[in-house]
Amino acid sequence: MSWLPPDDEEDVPYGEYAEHRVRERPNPKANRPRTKRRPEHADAVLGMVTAVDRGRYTALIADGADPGHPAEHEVLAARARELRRTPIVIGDRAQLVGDTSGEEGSLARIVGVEERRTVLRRSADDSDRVERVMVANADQMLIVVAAADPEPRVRLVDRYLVAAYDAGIRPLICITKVDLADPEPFLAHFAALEVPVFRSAPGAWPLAEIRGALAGHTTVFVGHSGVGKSTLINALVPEAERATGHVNEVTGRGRHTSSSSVALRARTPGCAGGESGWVIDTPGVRSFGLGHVTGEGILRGFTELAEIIDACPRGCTHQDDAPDCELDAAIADGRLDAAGAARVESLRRLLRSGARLR
Ligand SMILES: Nc1nc2c(ncn2[C@@H]2O[C@H](COP(=O)(O)OP(=O)(O)OP(=O)(O)O)[C@@H](O)[C@H]2O)c(=O)[nH]1
Ligand SMILES: [Zn+2]
Repeated sequence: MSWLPPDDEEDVPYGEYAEHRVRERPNPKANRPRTKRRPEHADAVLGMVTAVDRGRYTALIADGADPGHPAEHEVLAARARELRRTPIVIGDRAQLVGDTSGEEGSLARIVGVEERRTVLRRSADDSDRVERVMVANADQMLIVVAAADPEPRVRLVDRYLVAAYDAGIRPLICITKVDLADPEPFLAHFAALEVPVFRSAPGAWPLAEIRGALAGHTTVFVGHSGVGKSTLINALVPEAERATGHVNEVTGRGRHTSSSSVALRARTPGCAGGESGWVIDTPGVRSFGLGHVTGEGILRGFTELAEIIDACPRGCTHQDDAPDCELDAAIADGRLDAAGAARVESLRRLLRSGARLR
């Protein structure tokens, strides 16, 4: 998959692009039809936003599925004035113009953002309906939770699950520090959700399994402070150098410290070229309000119940106390087996945690 814009007039490899146009088309815009989609910036190139830091964006231009492609390079960019009200976040596909060479001291300009496949949002707190976009285009969420130190909390994981289902993002769980406590009683709460679970301990990192799950996806990592998220990311992406430990220090090792958001490429060793995935680490998701979440969003995570729910009375809340909820009928008449009933129980717990927010 290439991030280069579809070019209907020229068919040249990116490396020759600029030179080619200078040589043969001194004024290419003059006879280029203005498209509706990019009326003013038909020559913009696409880059994936991989870091955001005080009004400066790092974007990776060229083929993200093909690490090591000679045309791939990072550029630093500022946003165009007309976009000052448009949030631009990690994972966005940005349209870039100006100096996109990525050379020392160069600064490109973001003039637009491609339509997002998913958005992970947050509100400042649960009563706040004003939502902020935090991450764009993630298709998975890895919820990192410790078996102990800090003590795992069902409610916190439920909140992440609600956010993931609401955004149409597939959740995964990594439980760390299984050397300190048996994680199974805690994990039992989530068994019916059929969320893939990785168990992690020092010296027994499930790196191959996690990399396998990351390959081909963009995965946002979330977790309470101290659960070992940075430790895990450093193991998965050694060049990441995410700051670890309880101290909230500024390491001075550049922008890749715990205090900033980044997208990192997790490669699968032995898999030349192709199989890598994107890891998005953003401190802002450690705790986030869910004031914008709706019940319908949560139901998206339970597609196999959709047909049953279709037969519910109008306005059914699907909760335990909902009169004539078809889910109860389906459990009673055996359409849902024990596993199905457990799924309903999990759904209701998430709906309750969503409902508490409104
Ligand atoms: N016993 C044990 N300790 C771990 C494990 N994983 C991480 N730790 C330790 O837990 C502490 C916190 O780890 P971090 O990786 O900094 O945690 P974090 O989630 O990134 O925390 P913040 O940086 O505050 O967001 C460190 O002292 C790690 O060495 C584990 O599997 N077992
Ligand atoms: Zn119902």
